[in-house]
Amino acid sequence: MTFEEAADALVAVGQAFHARGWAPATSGNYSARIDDGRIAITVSGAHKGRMTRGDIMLLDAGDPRRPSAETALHLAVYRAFPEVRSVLHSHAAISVGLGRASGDDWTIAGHELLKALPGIDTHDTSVAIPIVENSQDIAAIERAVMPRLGNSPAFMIRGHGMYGWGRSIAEAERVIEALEWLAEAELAERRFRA
Ligand SMILES: CSC[C@@H](O)[C@@H](O)C(=O)COP(=O)(O)O
Ligand SMILES: [Zn+2]
Repeated sequence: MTFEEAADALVAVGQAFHARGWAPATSGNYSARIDDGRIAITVSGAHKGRMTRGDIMLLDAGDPRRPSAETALHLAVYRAFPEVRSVLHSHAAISVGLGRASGDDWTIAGHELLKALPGIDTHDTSVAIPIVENSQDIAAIERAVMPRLGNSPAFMIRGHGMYGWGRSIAEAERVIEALEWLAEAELAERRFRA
């Protein structure tokens, strides 16, 4: 993937996420590892529904612009998982609500849509998505979450949002889309049971 291909795909992610209410008010950030190993990432503060290629920058390229304030979390995921080529961060109301109402993990079990997550081929399983406390100290979030990841393709920051990743931008998008749908399904189930 070239920088231009990555930038165009991340712009498309922003349009899709914003249209679905997963990137309100400039929130969220998106990155991809391009073929030469460098990281393309959204600049800080961009409106994710109205981005152009110019809102994506390369780290380590002497670019004077400010990359996402949460760049360190993207880099930590790339360091931990060499096969990962994209990290995406959403701010969706339902998963944020679910995270605030949950404990240390969001355990998802028995859903067919779990098969959208890498390496899962049956509904008859469960996946624990770690939830860590929010902080304006991004290094503190990194220290709290990285030892807890295991095989999870995502984590949640309480009262903040979700991070998901994959071996391509499409796979990372599928992880976020599946988890956001699963959060909606859990909310619907809780309402029916109430
Ligand atoms: C606009 S509130 C959300 C931000 O504080 C932050 O959490 C976020 O997701 C976007 O930060 P950014 O620096 O634009 O990548
Ligand atoms: Zn955020």
